[in-house]
Amino acid sequence: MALPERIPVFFLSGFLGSGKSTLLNQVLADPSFEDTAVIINEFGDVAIDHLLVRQGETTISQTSTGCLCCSGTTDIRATLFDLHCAASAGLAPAFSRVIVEMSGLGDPAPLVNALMAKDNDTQTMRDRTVDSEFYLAGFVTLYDIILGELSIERHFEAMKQIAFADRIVLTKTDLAKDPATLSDIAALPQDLRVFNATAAIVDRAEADPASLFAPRPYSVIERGEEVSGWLALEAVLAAETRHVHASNERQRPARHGSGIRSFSIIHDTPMDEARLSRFLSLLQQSAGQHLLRVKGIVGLEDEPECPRIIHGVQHCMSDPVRLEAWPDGDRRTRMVFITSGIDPEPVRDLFSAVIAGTPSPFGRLLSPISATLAALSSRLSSYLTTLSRRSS
Ligand SMILES: Nc1nc2c(ncn2[C@@H]2O[C@H](COP(=O)(O)OP(=O)(O)OP(=O)(O)O)[C@@H](O)[C@H]2O)c(=O)[nH]1
Repeated sequence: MALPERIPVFFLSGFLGSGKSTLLNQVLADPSFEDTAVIINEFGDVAIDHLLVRQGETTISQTSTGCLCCSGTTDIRATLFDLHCAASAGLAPAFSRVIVEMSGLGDPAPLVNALMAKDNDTQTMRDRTVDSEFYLAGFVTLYDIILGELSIERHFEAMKQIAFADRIVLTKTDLAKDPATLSDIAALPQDLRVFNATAAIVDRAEADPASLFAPRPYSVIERGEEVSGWLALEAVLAAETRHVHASNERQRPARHGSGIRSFSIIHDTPMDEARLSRFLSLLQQSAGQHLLRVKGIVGLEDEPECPRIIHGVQHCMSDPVRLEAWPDGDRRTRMVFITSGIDPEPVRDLFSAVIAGTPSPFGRLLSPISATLAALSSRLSSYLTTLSRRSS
């Protein structure tokens, strides 16, 4: 089938921490992807991902932080329009493809709906430009073989991301070393067929970026009846949002479970490395499965010029990665947490007690410091127990 003479747009999705930025970096390192514009969307109030994706000649657009799927169809179209205008005016490099890295919690339906051709009569000039310049050319979803099953069980978005894909990439296969897990991996493509009968499924170790992001017409019909149903629903929701609540952001449908929170900790001065790992390990122990994702860039006392990147995905915490230099002028530690059912306060209290040594409400009553930490950690656990009792 002949492809449109327009710029192909690819969605790169996958649940929190499944490896989207890692794959994107691999793709952008390939010289044939030099003329790629990247749009990064994060679920959170402090953006980190753009610091972790190679810059080079690539035009990287961040969407306003906040989830694209929650902001209606307009944000992605506005970002594409801005990219087009900047390149046409010579203010940004010309590009021949766009990759949109979705938030790990992103619901694909509104984004795919946003790139479906619209009724010309109701369109603004911006919408007409987007439709005449861009088309949806592929939907790549990453599936973390360690945590993917649990994510699909607990989060509807994770299942939808698989269902919308026309390419599924199995990530972290290198972590599955024992023979039992290896046989599980062999069965995975079959298990994923329950959610997606037709997508090509490849191991990340063997995935070829050129073929993952080769333009093709993205077919909704091939994705199955459920996907068509979600898109039909989305079209109704989008029309309703446009017509009835055009000026009222709060009326937009809530996409994520009410317990999903994102918050950040920003710290001005370099930290003691041992204290940082103590904080992260106490947080993991007490928050458990409620800590969906933590990532950040942190400054350390021993080597303030060389920050570390930290990554935690549910119960898996990776070793910090050392950078040779800060990627931007901001040398503050910035950490983002995405949680299910945890408020920021107990996490911030724990951080203050471990890192900054700031007396917390508990710290004033308890000493020595180890008792304070134990109390904060147990406060976080009991808070979560109360929450889960309340919700059951
Ligand atoms: N061993 C292994 N680790 C991986 C692989 N892919 C990603 N990681 C690690 O998983 C962690 C999360 O990777 P990211 O690429 O940041 O994941 P992401 O999907 O972009 O994360 P969010 O944007 O927060 O949803 C990092 O510590 C990566 O180094 C893989 O194939 N194998």
